Amino acid sequence: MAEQDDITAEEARVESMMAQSDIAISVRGIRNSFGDQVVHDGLDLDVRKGEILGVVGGSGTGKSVLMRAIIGLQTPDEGEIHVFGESMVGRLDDEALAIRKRWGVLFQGGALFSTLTVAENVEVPIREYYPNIGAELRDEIAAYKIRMTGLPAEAGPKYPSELSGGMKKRAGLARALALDPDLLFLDEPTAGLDPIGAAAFDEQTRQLQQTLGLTVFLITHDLDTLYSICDRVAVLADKKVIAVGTIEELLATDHPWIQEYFNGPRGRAATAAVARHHDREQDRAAQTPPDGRQ
Ligand SMILES: Nc1ncnc2c1ncn2[C@@H]1O[C@H](COP(=O)(O)OP(=O)(O)OP(=O)(O)O)[C@@H](O)[C@H]1O
Repeated sequence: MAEQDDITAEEARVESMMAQSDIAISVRGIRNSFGDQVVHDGLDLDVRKGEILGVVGGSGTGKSVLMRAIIGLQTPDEGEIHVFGESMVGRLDDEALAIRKRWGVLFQGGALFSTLTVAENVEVPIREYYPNIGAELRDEIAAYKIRMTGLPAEAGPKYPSELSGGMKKRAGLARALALDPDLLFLDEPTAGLDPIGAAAFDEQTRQLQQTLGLTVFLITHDLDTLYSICDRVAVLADKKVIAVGTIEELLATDHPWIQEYFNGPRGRAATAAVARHHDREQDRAAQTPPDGRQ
């Protein structure tokens, strides 16, 4: 009997380790507050490796504060945060630094340094984390990252004030990709972009995520982004993550905010637009001969 217990315990341990290895970010029991204002209380969330997780919630529910807590810019009052299995809260040692190098962040609005060119902005994290890399290699890496995000090479020597909103976001994305991250944080990447620019940015995010095998934590208010590129969506309300799943799974819950958000007029319009897009894609695939010739 004791032997049976040992086997079961060992199986449980292996199962838990396997489950952990699928998780890029694990947040448990987080509490964040500013004075009397409690933003999060007992918040839990898992982000799976290789997924694009959309994070939604009403204004002020603490989406950005959650992101800032995960990347170490805000110290929670309580709770645990693990990134790639490493505990992160309050850690400044070498192991934590090694994890920090594995993520890139695109803050709201791009957050570019206005006195630096696009290329110099992209080089900031390289200078910070790899000071021994010479100027020539740094320039090459920056040029490569700039091209990767769909910006023309001529954007490199430009200053942020000379760029459109969409170009600024791409420059911020190039900087977030500077260190070849495994994990990408995007805070409202399509806010302020026109619908065509927003769709192009979403497409770029999806392509980069697939080719580079990224895990993406994506805060957004943009229903089109949720429908078109997010694998799962986490909903913040009442100081917690109240639900996480595919949009179909969320629609099956009866939380009023979720129903209002996805089933309100804008949600229905986004569903219809995505369905039309899928139909067009299927028609196109049906008209393409199997050898791929048009
Ligand atoms: N540094 C700070 N000092 C005091 N209060 C803060 C600070 N940062 C955030 N807050 C408060 O925490 C709450 C959550 O802010 P946060 O920016 O995370 O919301 P959000 O969900 O990202 O909102 P939005 O969708 O409008 O961007 C807000 O009430 C905000 O005023």
